[in-house]
Amino acid sequence: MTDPVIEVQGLTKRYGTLVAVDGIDLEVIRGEVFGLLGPNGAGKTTVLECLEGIRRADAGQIRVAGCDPQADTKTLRSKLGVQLQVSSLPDHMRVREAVSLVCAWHGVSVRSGLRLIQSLGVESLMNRMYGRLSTGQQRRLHVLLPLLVDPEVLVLDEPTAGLDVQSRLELHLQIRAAQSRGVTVLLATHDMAEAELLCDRIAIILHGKVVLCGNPSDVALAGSQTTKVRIRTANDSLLPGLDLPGAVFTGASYGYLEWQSTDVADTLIELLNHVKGARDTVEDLRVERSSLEERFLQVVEGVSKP
Ligand SMILES: Nc1ncnc2c1ncn2[C@@H]1O[C@H](COP(=O)(O)OP(=O)(O)OP(=O)(O)O)[C@@H](O)[C@H]1O
Repeated sequence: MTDPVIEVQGLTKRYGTLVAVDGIDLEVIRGEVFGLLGPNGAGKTTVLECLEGIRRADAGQIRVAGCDPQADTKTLRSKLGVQLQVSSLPDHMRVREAVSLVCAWHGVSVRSGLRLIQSLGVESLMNRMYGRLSTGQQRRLHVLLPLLVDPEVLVLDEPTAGLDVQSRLELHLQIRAAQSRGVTVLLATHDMAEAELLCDRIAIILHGKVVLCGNPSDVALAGSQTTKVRIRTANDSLLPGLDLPGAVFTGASYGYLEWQSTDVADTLIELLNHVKGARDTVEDLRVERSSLEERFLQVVEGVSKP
């Protein structure tokens, strides 16, 4: 690995007797989109807040773009863009004024900020008052404002929560565009599909510890020995529970029969021979490895040890 932009070693944060973050190590490489996943209360926001300098860690070392978030606050401010999990602006502030405020805070010229925001697709909202924006529009604004300063590192806490499908896709494009400009992105999300699509690497956090880390598809497949085979035929000629080589029948639903297979080729050959022998036709056939969501649930529910 080369050029880490975020380096975290042994990060620990307690709230009273509760250990919210328990000795986390993380490394985010320049230019990657890195996702933090975990159930509610796992410690994701606390990690992000320590990186942003909003919270002081009880132990551990943190470097963000070469800065110690507690000691180098001014330098970090010019390098870091942040979208907090809960953000708000005064109801009567216009979007244009919010843009000016963020530019002034970061020492960026308002003209260049306005130019950038036009390219981010919210120019139609510029004269609207914050309090009159829909929840989704407010959320989009809070993700786009930190992009105004073209930060070296962008930290997003559940950026697409509550957004409709189109807004979510648009934001994904903005995040990808930021990445292609060289911005390193660290985001917390509950959306597994988003993590699979958007993130180069992810870490699953559980009870304040990183329990799995890697490329989303590697994480999804880790520990999974089987492949799901699902089939639906026109005449329902296949019998539920049919014995297939290398496979265990796992159920029937919505016209589909499903097996977990450890030898997909043998299972499929036999399955299709059955269909042909009964002069039936295949309406749908799906061969699926374990999804990130399935793997996440296994880890979180302790079904399989990480
Ligand atoms: N200011 C605080 N004071 C006391 N406890 C806190 C505080 N902030 C968070 N916690 C606790 O620390 C733990 C981690 O919280 P955190 O918000 O970091 O989790 P999270 O993974 O971001 O959760 P979510 O997905 O629900 O946002 C939780 O048990 C939470 O109740």
